[in-house]
Amino acid sequence: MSTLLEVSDVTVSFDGFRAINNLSFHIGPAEMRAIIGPNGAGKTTFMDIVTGKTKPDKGRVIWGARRLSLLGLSEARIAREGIGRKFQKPTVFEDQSVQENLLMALKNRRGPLSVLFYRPMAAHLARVAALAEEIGLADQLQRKAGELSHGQKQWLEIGMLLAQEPKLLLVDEPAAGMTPAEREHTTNILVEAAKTRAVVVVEHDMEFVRRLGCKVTVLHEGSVLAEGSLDHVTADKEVIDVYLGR
Ligand SMILES: Nc1ncnc2c1ncn2[C@@H]1O[C@H](COP(=O)(O)OP(=O)(O)OP(=O)(O)O)[C@@H](O)[C@H]1O
Repeated sequence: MSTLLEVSDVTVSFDGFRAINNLSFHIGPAEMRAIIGPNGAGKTTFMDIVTGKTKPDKGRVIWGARRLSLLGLSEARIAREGIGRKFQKPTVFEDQSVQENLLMALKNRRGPLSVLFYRPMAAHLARVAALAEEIGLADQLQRKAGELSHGQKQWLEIGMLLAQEPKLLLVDEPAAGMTPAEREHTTNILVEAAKTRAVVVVEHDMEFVRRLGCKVTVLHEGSVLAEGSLDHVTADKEVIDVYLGR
């Protein structure tokens, strides 16, 4: 299988403390992956490295078929290469409608000059309608984002990221604060998205991870402790010890 993102032997220290320690990770172009691990395992730092927010002390981060090194690139450039990140807290424009939020995300994709002369065209409205359908907000297009439930805001933000057509989507704890029904819908959105792109989900909720039905990477002390199906990793003695704090 071809590789979209290849992280090799990456180490990051903060004041001498190794938050990431010889970490290697790779993911294919249409793959879902869950990353789990106890608090402080390095999950956020890992995403910070991939998005260019944190520069590693050593190692390689290679992107795409052209095997581009992401290490020298700015966060903005990495985003333009097709890496989108969804933070835990939704950051939608509350005073704008769902449709306006999605349109804004679409026009962001088209660069600063086109934003100046932007008029929504039929094609954009059709794309927004398709995105709204994908995230389950087709009947909410005219509602102000600020009136949506927490779960709906999260879906809107996922939709805004999908509008930019990322090749890799990094999602931080999507299930946090959601009702069971919202979690189920979120699973469906992510599973659908991973059919055409890579999706990496960092999540503490094991039931949510189980429903994603994907390969799981367990991080511990900045390294990969185990990798495989959820059943495989949760049966691993080292993983059990780490989670039980032994
Ligand atoms: N900027 C920083 N300066 C100093 N230490 C840091 C910094 N960022 C992270 N760390 C430390 O690096 C380790 C890994 O942190 P990180 O946030 O990546 O873990 P995590 O797996 O995301 O944890 P959680 O599940 O609690 O979000 C922790 O011990 C953290 O305190």
